[in-house]
Amino acid sequence: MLELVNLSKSYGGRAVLAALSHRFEPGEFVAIMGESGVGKSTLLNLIAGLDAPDSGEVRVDGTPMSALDDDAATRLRRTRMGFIFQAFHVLPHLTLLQNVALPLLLNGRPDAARATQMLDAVGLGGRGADFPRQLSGGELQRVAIARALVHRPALLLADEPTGNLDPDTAAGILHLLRTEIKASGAGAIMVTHSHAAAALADRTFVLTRAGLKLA
Ligand SMILES: Nc1ncnc2c1ncn2[C@@H]1O[C@H](COP(=O)(O)OP(=O)(O)OP(=O)(O)O)[C@@H](O)[C@H]1O
Repeated sequence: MLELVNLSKSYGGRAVLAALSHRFEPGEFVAIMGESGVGKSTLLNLIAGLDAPDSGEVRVDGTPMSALDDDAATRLRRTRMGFIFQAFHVLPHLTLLQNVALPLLLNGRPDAARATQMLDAVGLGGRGADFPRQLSGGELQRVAIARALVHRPALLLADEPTGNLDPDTAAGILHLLRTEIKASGAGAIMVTHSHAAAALADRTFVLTRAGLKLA
């Protein structure tokens, strides 16, 4: 479903990604590891359409993202993708339940029971009426995970999804993540420095200057 074709990206004249090509298998849970600064988050941002490549393209279901206008790209992201990014903070003026329910609402499929189920699944059952300011960093991360999965996206993009969590909670959350994507047949791309996290993926790739290589 997801294909990278000759993707290049430079910052300030310095090449971060150079003619990167890769095809992700549908329904595959992939971990991407690699040295700090090699371009893992940059790659995820390009896939998510949060940043544009200098050249090359990201194809989703055969369609180049660059061929979509803003509305169509937003619709594709909203319906087909889920995001767990450090920068995608939960919305402070919404309750936890409202935050988790938001993707369903935006997709015209409000479902409070499903949102409640996801909050329960990340260990925050009973706290749906709380506001984000009442939560720890790790708890907020769990809200972000529930929100990313609630609408059963076809593709989950996750940047260090368990970075703020203690090892036991991280393991529980990663199992949940795996269970959810496998139950819905979704693919997932997870950037991580954690070997324990990568061990839960179907395959692990290492990003180097030469591209994505199987670990
Ligand atoms: N918006 C930006 N402007 C300028 N340089 C950037 C920008 N985003 C990333 N970079 C640079 O691109 C390189 C790759 O950054 P990126 O965050 O993708 O690395 P990473 O592999 O995710 O690193 P880490 O494992 O430390 O999170 C870094 O040298 C970074 O400084």
